[in-house]
Formats: sequence, structure tokens, C-alpha cells
Amino acid sequence: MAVDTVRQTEQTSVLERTQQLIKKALEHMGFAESFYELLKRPRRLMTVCIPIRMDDGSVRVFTGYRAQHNDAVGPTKGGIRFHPAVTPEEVTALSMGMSIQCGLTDLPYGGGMGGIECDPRTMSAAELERLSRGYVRAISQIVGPTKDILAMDMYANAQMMAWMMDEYSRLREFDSPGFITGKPLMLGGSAGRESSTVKGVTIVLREAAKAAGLELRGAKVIVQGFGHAGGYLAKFLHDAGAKIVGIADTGGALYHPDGLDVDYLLEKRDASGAVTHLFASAISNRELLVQACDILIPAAAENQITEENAADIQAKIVVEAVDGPTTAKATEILTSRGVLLVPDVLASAGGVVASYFERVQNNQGCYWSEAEVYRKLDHLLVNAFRGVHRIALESKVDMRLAAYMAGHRKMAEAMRSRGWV
Ligand SMILES: NC(=O)c1ccc[n+]([C@@H]2O[C@H](COP(=O)([O-])OP(=O)(O)OC[C@H]3O[C@@H](n4cnc5c(N)ncnc54)[C@H](O)[C@@H]3O)[C@@H](O)[C@H]2O)c1
Repeated sequence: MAVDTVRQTEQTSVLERTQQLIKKALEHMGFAESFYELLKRPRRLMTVCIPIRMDDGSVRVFTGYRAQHNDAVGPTKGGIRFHPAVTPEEVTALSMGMSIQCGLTDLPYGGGMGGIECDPRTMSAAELERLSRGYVRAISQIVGPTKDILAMDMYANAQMMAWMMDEYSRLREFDSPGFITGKPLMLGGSAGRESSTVKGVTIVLREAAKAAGLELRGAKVIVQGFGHAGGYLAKFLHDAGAKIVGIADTGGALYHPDGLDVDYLLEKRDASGAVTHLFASAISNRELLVQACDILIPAAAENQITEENAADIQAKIVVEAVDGPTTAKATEILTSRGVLLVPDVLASAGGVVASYFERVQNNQGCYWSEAEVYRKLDHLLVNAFRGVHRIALESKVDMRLAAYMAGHRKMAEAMRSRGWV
């Protein structure tokens, strides 16, 4: 099967899995089938053709998408990814994920997501600028600070956000920093944005430890993935007094029950987050996941905890710092064994919260310090964790389903109040 077809099939199944969970969450909360009919697809999905003059004088036509899942609570909000294999199914599933994150953190938004089929690594800065501006012109009728707020996502950067904001401001003939988030600081970006997602993981992890009655100081932790996210989390936990007993990268894994020297490993890792190849004692990733520990943090790849190894995981808490590391069946097995699973939608919600903060600051024209951003982030994520955990306990459901329930309750009630269903 061609790589693109495989990716398309994978994305379709992500979409189907998301839809199944939405259905289950709505049923648990007693909402009628009509709510699911409206929430199982985006309210709007736009496909656009963007003709761009390339540096060699030729014209290439790019395809872009924008999915707006649901705007009952407020404008939609979500990123734009620049990827050669982005599909309408992918942006649809991601827009639903954004709705859930906005819902469980109680933001006044619904979810949106966009994408442009392109490989930014093969394009010049001038071509990327023309493409970024062309995408904004193509979707300008359906987006805007009070309709659908764009943000940064995969392979996009702050410069692209700046070009897009500038293009929208030119079209509307007024300065519109609230059109997009992830901007450079001097154009209305927010302090603390870059670390907000991984900082958010540390906040929910801290709450999960409290809920499980586990002291972080002295806790044994395995982190799978030693790149930006995994490295940051290992360092944070190490500094908080935890013992990092295991780490992993694509080449293998290291484990020592007395703890690893995190600072040394961080110093030795290369730009891709690889370090285990330097050690003869390296074990496999598979072996690492089932070693003794209190906390396991998958921060590398999808489908790592499956039916095959879930029964052997020894951690009391699993925090999903990456999207989709645990299969549905494995979620069931872990939950039935009393493992506290912090699902990806909750663990990575810090990014959308910081994005919301950027827009609030743009609206106010008043900017917060990094400490202020983190204080507010802490507040919203602690509430989010506690809300999801309470639903899981009261409704006797796993934390993933509880997160979907928390993520949909307000949206479904807003749809009812508006008279849509
Ligand atoms: N960068 C962030 O702030 C951040 C925050 C939260 C979550 N995330 C998510 O975490 C994931 C990793 O992001 P990143 O920025 O750390 O990427 P990265 O490229 O910096 O690092 C990835 C790490 O995972 C390892 N890895 C990749 N596949 C692996 C596998 N199958 N088994 C074991 N190790 C493997 C790599 O060797 C590397 O150490 C992404 O899905 C991202 O969305 C990132």
C-alpha cells in the first residue's frame, strides 16, 4: 500500500475511533441520537485550491482544508498543519479533538483545524510566504477573530503565523492580531507559549500523582521518547525529586532501578533526541515499558501500549504525552487493573489553553508575564484534571471516556439552548 494510502487509512480509523468515543460519551450523559448526528462531523469542512507562483516561475496548485467542528459554545479554534499527506479526515478528527480540549478546559470555543498539502522542507521562504498568504485569502470568508481562530500546528512556525496575520489584516483593513495565535512576541504573541503544552503535561501529572496518593519525590518514572517533550519531562521530574529509572528513543532504551543520570543523558543526546546508542547496556523499547516503575510517560509514538503488553505494565499512573499511545483495548485493561490513565486529550491541553490566553491578551491589548501565563495555565488545567477525574469516579468510566464526557457536556447543552437539537 502506498504511504499516503496507509496514512489516509490510519486517519480514517482515528476519525472512526473519535466518533465512537463521542457517541459513547453522549450516550453516557443521556443526550439523544440527534446530538451525535451533529457532533460526528464538522459543521463546515472547506477545501480550497491555492495557486502559487514558485521561484522558478512555474505555477503550482496546492490544496488546503479547514474543518470547523462545532461553534455552539463560541468561535472555533485550532491549528494549521503544513504536511504533504494531510487529509480532510485528519483535519476533521483533529477539529473534534480540539472541541474536546476546549470543552474539558472550559474555554469559550469549539474546535477547528486546517491543513495545507505541501512539504515545507522543499520550499523556499518566499514560496512559503506566498502559500501562507494564499491560504488565508482562500478561507478568509469563513475565518476571523469572532468566527474561527487559527493557530500553529505541525511544520508551521511563528513566521508563517505572522504572514497569515498580516494577510488577514490587509484584507480586513484593520490590525487583527486575534486572527491567529502562535505569533512572534512583537506581533502579539504570548509569553510562555512555546513550552505551554509540555508544561501542561507536568501540571496534570502532578495532579494525577496527588489523586493516586503518590509523592513525586522518590517516585520511579519511565519516559518513552527523549526529544523535546520527553527530555523536558524527564528533567522536570528529576528536578522535582523523582527517580528517572528508564528512558527510550528510536534506537532502544535504558533502565536502571536506582535511577539514571538525566543531566548527563541530556548533555549527550543528539539533535534528534537519540542517546541510547551510546550505551552497551541498552534494552529494547518493548522491554522498557514493562519494567518496574510508578509513572510511565509515553512521549514518543502511537500504539505503544496494546493488548499484548497492557497487563504487564507495572506503573500506577500512565500519562499520555503523545497522541494515541494506548489502544482502546489497552485502556480497558489498564483501567480494570486500577492504573490511573491521563488521556492524551487532557495531558496535552496546555497548548490550546495558552493559545486562548494569547487571544485574550490580543483582545485586551494588555500582555502578561510568563509567570502570569503559567499561573493561569495551572489554574485551568488543575480544574480540568479534577473535573475529568470526578466524572471517571462518579460515572465509573475510564479517564478517556470521562475526558470525552467533560469535553462534550457544555457543547451539547449549548446546542440545546440554541435550539439546534
Ligand atoms: N514538543 C513539545 O512541547 C511537546 C509537548 C507535549 C507533547 N508533545 C508530543 O510528544 C511527541 C514527541 O514530540 P517531541 O517534540 O518530543 O519530538 P522530538 O522529535 O523532539 O523527539 C521524539 C523522541 O521520541 C523518540 N522516538 C520516536 N519514535 C520512537 C519509538 N517508536 N520508540 C521510542 N522512542 C521513539 C525519538 O528518538 C526522540 O527521542 C509528539 O507527538 C508531540 O506532539 C510535544
